[in-house]
Amino acid sequence: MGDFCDRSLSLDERMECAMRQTAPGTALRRALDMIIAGRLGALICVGDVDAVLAAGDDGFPLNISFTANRLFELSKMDGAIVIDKDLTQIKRANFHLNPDPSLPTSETGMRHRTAARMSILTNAMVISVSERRQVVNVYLDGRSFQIKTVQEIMDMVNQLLVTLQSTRQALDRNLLRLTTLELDNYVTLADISKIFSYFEVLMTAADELDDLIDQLGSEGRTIAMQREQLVGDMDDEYTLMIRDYARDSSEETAREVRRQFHELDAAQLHSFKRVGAMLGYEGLGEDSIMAPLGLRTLSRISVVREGMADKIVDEYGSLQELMDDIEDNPSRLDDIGVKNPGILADSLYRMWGRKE
Ligand SMILES: Nc1ncnc2c1ncn2[C@@H]1O[C@H](COP(=O)(O)OP(=O)(O)OP(=O)(O)O)[C@@H](O)[C@H]1O
Repeated sequence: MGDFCDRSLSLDERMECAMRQTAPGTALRRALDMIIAGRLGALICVGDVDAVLAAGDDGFPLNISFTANRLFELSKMDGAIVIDKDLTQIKRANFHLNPDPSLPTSETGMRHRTAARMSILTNAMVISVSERRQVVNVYLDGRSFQIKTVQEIMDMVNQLLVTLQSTRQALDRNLLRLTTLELDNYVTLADISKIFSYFEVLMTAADELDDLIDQLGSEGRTIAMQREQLVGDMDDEYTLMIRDYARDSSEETAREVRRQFHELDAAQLHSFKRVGAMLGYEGLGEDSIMAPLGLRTLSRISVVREGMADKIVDEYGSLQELMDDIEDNPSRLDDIGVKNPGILADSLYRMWGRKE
């Protein structure tokens, strides 16, 4: 019998898999909620059945199909319950586990120490429900996470949604202003640094929300939709904005700059020097003028199809060059395949506030 959540996965991926398998909406989670509500305890091993059975003795061989009710009923007995990796069969109950006592664990209480040790000794996902504390811990390879109630998760979700909403509003306001500044050729390092820090707050909150959505299982669908509305298009905007301002505008460099920004704390993100250096420029001050390529602004215009913004930028070199040339020489856009150069020019002027 195999291990729980493919052994070829990294431990982080296996932990995520365990989170999904114990999320609200699953039969396993229903059983755990019933055990807590019944003020019972439990020690449950899921997967790597042969290794689990080799690490203990006694108990009742059952080989009955798995249901939440059966698992709940069996938890009234002492000892561990052994389940196959696909959660289809309960193999044994009232099973006494004897993992090597020298395996390291910082847990207290025999149930939890045994759970931690069994997860090191085998590839099973081991779950302990504490009778005294009414908490559920899930162990994989000696590492564990505590299952939160839906209410606890929702409290955290609501806080994050407030952060996402207010950050998104601030970001929208600042991006609108940035577009005008870009068309005026008046963007400073301070302007873009501020916007990068908003992007980072948004993306960090979105990552935290993703973890919670996984923990919510089937109850997380509407939250996932709200997340998409608040963050979805901002992921591309962020990358385009870095490409607009980095000395090297390639997508690989943009990914690398994003990775580096993500590692900075809030104070470091407010250091203009540092942000300038990460974009590939030394010795810039907060008032240094930054000339954008225009990829982000051009991509917002409906007549600029996928891939066309890159072509325009390759042709003109910068947004400013395009603005300088567009009125005198509209056929140049035609030549590189822009279908409606007039509409493109109008859209840019409207964004600039120079035309009604
Ligand atoms: N080695 C083991 N094998 C199987 N079951 C065990 C083992 N150790 C503990 N248990 C189960 O855990 C129950 C509680 O044990 P104990 O009070 O020592 O642990 P605990 O960690 O303090 O648990 P709790 O937090 O639930 O009070 C036991 O009655 C038994 O059902």
